[in-house]
Amino acid sequence: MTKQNPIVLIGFMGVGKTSVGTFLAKKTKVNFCDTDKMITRMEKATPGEIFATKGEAYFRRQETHILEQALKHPGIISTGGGIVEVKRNISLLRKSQATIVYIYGDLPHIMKRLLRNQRRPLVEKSTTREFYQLWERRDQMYRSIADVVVDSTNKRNNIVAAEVKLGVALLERNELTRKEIEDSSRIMALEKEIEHLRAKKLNLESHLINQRFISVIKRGSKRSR
Ligand SMILES: Nc1ncnc2c1ncn2[C@@H]1O[C@H](COP(=O)(O)OP(=O)(O)OP(=O)(O)O)[C@@H](O)[C@H]1O
Ligand SMILES: O=C(O)C1=C[C@@H](O)[C@@H](O)[C@H](O)C1
Ligand SMILES: [Mg+2]
Repeated sequence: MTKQNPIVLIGFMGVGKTSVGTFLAKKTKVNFCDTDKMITRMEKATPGEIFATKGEAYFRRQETHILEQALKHPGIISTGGGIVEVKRNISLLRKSQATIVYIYGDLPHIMKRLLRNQRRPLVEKSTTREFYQLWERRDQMYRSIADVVVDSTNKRNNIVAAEVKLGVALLERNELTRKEIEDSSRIMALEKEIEHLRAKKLNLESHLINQRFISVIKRGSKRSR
């Protein structure tokens, strides 16, 4: 990981950009900037509150300004999920020397995290269908500007952070292509999925065995009465 060029984390809201960025910056001892947190500090209000009081357009202007400043310094930059909604942000990112990492997450996993944890403006005002369409549209946009794609599905933040770091290094050294890095990350996500499914299967089987066992004991005890 070159310390001179920033790494920019992009991806859908709730996928873990802030968590992964914080973790990786600490681990690699580089500067960390989170566009949502910077706006929150400047405005003394959360993105949700700014959306409600000053509107989305105002929020997006602040976001562009912060991105522009952040790209001038080395370190890790976590962006808001809507960073790709503004053309100027896309051209800033494309023109910059930064390595852009798309942290991919599939929608069911993202929804689980969002519903468990936080209130975000675009979640509250959308239907499930609209939310899915937003995710699908943005997925294409994130991919169109990403240098590296990491699949975060079913993975802990330390693993995602390690994959970000490795992916950037492998790309810089021309050891793997973007496609190969993405496929390797996807394979690891699928392996995790298989592990989860195996655990679920074992659980169901032991439940079934227990149930059978209990009913056999019950039958046995009735007969012996
Ligand atoms: N790998 C993970 N597994 C499970 N939960 C996670 C993981 N990473 C983050 N979370 C949880 O999901 C929520 C969203 O994470 P985070 O705020 O880092 O997302 P984000 O991508 O920065 O979202 P936004 O685009 O809205 O800023 C948090 O509450 C966090 O604790
Ligand atoms: O997906 C989005 O458009 C947003 C994501 C958050 O990170 C915040 O930047 C804000 O809530 C908007
Ligand atoms: Mg964030």
